[in-house]
Amino acid sequence: MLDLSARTATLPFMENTDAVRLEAVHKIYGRGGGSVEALAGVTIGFPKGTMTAVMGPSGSGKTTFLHCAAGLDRPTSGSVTLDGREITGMREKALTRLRRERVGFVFQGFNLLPALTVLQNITLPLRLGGHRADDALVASVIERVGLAGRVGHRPAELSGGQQQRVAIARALVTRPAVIFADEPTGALDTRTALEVLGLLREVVRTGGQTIVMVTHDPVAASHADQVVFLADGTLVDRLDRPEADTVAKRMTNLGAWGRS
Ligand SMILES: Nc1ncnc2c1ncn2[C@@H]1O[C@H](COP(=O)(O)OP(=O)(O)OP(=O)(O)O)[C@@H](O)[C@H]1O
Repeated sequence: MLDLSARTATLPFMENTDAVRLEAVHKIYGRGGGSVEALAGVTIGFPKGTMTAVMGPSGSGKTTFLHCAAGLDRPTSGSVTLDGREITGMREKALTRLRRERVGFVFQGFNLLPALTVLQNITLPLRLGGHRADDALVASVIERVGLAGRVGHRPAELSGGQQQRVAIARALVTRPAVIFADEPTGALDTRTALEVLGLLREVVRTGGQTIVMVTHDPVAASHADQVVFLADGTLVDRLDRPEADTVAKRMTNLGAWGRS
């Protein structure tokens, strides 16, 4: 197991082990007096084959961070390296292709297409990328997320947990280097959330994928190898091998749920 505690963001010889790396990333929305600095100089690397939870109070910059790291939004300054490629200066077309082929996304609201079957939803990224679906790979992904008996169903015929499994399968089908998850368990009950977190953990363990997950939930965060905490657009803290209680205390200290 990779010892995250022995690693610092500044060790240059470790950089090639990072699936994603942000260097001095600033993001400013708007101009002049009404501008908001959502990210105020963030430097961090996410080592390959690890799962990281990103936490912080509302408005601390988590979504902005995820969007900049995933190439969905461009930083105002600083650089982002994704799967070994510097993406901040990349043209839109190349960036779209990199995202489609090397990045998977899992969202709170599942974001499945209601008119498509489970199988069609899962294979959509391949078809959008102009690739023929590799039947054996698709079958193994479906098996892995436990949806073998459901491939002909539409999303509305599935439970929330099953819909999130479809979204995870869709994220896995291109064999991405990194999966970005935004509150992946936010719409699920506790038991289903634990199943989905177990599945994400398994993806990291067996597939070597890297997961970066924004969450408000200390229990969800405790499934990660590390938790990083954002406050006012800055990384302020980090926990390795986090436990839910410790995560909850740090969040309270950051004022996330008000002080008692
Ligand atoms: N498109 C935008 N235009 C202007 N300001 C924005 C925009 N998006 C976000 N912000 C501001 O940037 C800051 C960070 O927002 P962000 O959504 O990244 O925070 P967050 O930690 O994800 O919040 P939450 O937990 O409430 O979703 C906030 O002050 C927010 O109001």
